[in-house]
Amino acid sequence: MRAARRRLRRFGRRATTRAGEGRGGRTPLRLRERFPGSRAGGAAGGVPGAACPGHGEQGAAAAPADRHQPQEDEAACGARLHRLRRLLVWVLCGLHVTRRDRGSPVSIARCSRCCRVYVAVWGNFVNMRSLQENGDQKVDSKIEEAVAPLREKIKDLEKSFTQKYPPVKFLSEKDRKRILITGGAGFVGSHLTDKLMMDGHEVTVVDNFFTGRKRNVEHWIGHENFELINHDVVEPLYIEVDQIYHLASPASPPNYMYNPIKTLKTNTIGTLNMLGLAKRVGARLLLASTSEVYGDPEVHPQNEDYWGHVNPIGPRACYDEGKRVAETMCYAYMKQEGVEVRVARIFNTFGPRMHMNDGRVVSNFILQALQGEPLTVYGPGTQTRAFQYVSDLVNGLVALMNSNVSSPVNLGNPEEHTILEFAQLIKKLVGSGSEIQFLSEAQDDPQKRKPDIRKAKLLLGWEPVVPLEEGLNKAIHYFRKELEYQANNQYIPKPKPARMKKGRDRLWDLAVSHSKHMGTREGHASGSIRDRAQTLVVIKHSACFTQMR
Ligand SMILES: O=c1ccn([C@@H]2O[C@H](COP(=O)(O)OP(=O)(O)O[C@H]3OC[C@@H](O)[C@H](O)[C@H]3O)[C@@H](O)[C@H]2O)c(=O)[nH]1
Repeated sequence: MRAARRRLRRFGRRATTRAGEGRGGRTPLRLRERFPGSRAGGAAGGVPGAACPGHGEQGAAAAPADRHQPQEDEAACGARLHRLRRLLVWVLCGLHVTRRDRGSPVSIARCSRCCRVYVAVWGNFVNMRSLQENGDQKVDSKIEEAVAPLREKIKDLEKSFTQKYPPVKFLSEKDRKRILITGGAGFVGSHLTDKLMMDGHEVTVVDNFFTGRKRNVEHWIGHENFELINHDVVEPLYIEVDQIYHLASPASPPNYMYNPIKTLKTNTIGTLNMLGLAKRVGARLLLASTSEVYGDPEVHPQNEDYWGHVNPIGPRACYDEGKRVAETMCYAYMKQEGVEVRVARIFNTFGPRMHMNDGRVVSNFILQALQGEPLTVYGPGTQTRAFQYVSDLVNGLVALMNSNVSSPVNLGNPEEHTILEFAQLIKKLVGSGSEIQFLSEAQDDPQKRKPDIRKAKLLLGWEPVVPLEEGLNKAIHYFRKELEYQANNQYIPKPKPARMKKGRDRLWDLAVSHSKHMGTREGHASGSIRDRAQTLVVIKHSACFTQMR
């Protein structure tokens, strides 16, 4: 017993834990030395406290020495561990009873034999637990190692599935408009969609996908401000909108000549339907009219007061007269029904998203130059055009829609070139060695065209800003990519012929162009009457033809 006391005194002198220094209590330090991992002083009720083996030495050393300190550590350890330690101390107390000493936590702490037993039993238990925990940690880290790459893969997958949209402005309810764009999946319509979406408006695109493509607007699909409807404007449409950009109509000569009746229906019945919608919901309507209302002009450059020179029964009449009557309808609705209308007379426009089979001169020349084929100039190439880049047009359309100008406005780039000059420029920009091939002149082809844009400048503050070469380089880049894409799929389409040859019937030209469009050999459409009949059967059964009826 004396030896035990001596040992206790030595412990007291050596004890220098920070908790002990801070509080100056000696007994608790001694008890902690004797019961490794225990909290000095024990729990209320005379049971010495013990640090959870899982909490290790730090918990014990930093624990307050006051025996009446709340038992946060025990609580954290869990009731089971606490009971176990109490049981051990209780057993030791029972064993320790001597003649002078009744066996208490303090008395067993002073007894070297009890201390040895306590240390052996509790120490083994602590070791076992820490071994088990180390094992658990090792298994956990192994699992973590195996799972980490999977987690990365899931993140990547989530990223690829999460649709990233181009940045969109936030507009207040007051400024945000519900806008309908008919033909919004087409070449011009899709660029207009981009602008209005990015400006923060709610855009509904209506398209029958005759010349439009879902691909042109796919980057907006799923966006809360965007809606895509597969609908033909020849049928009525009932939606709620504030503004209507009415662009629906084939615009390239081979496309609008493909089915003149359908072109007429789209521009007449389609425009009537959209004006009816505008009247019903009180929306403002902008009609995408055309420089073709001037026909083969006798006034140069063409200003908005010029009435035009159109052959009403020629191959272009379905489009030219269709747009002229569409303008007439707009002003009838404005005067009779009070519908707010805007009319844009759009001159030749080019840029990315033109269809590979569009057939207009820009896409034809670029594709021919890129593929090393002859550039097909119709006639001597002295006819002139002025080409604007699509972003300039889109800015003009939006400016006109939001202006108070209800009379027609020309939108075009006044930089005029002959078609031959244009062919040479494209050859140079592409760096192509293609020849220039002169073919027979197209019927009723306008010989001169150049917009007078003084009205747009004055009333809209608009004028084109993209230089021709810069725009052409962008278009060349786009078509080069398209060719690469198609080459990877083993299919390179040939440009569609863009003219109506004199002396041939419409169905024959249709058959030739369609056989090319369907990727069949050119020879299939030429030669015998039997071949020709077969081609016409193919056309009749194609989805395209059905859609156009
Ligand atoms: O391969 C070709 C294609 C066209 N051309 C010529 O290039 C000129 C422009 O022809 P396009 O087919 O591009 O366009 P067009 O000017 O005839 O009609 C266009 O006018 C304005 C718009 O509203 C329409 O996009 C479209 O009708 C025409 O003189 C045409 O004969 C060629 O010399 N070779």
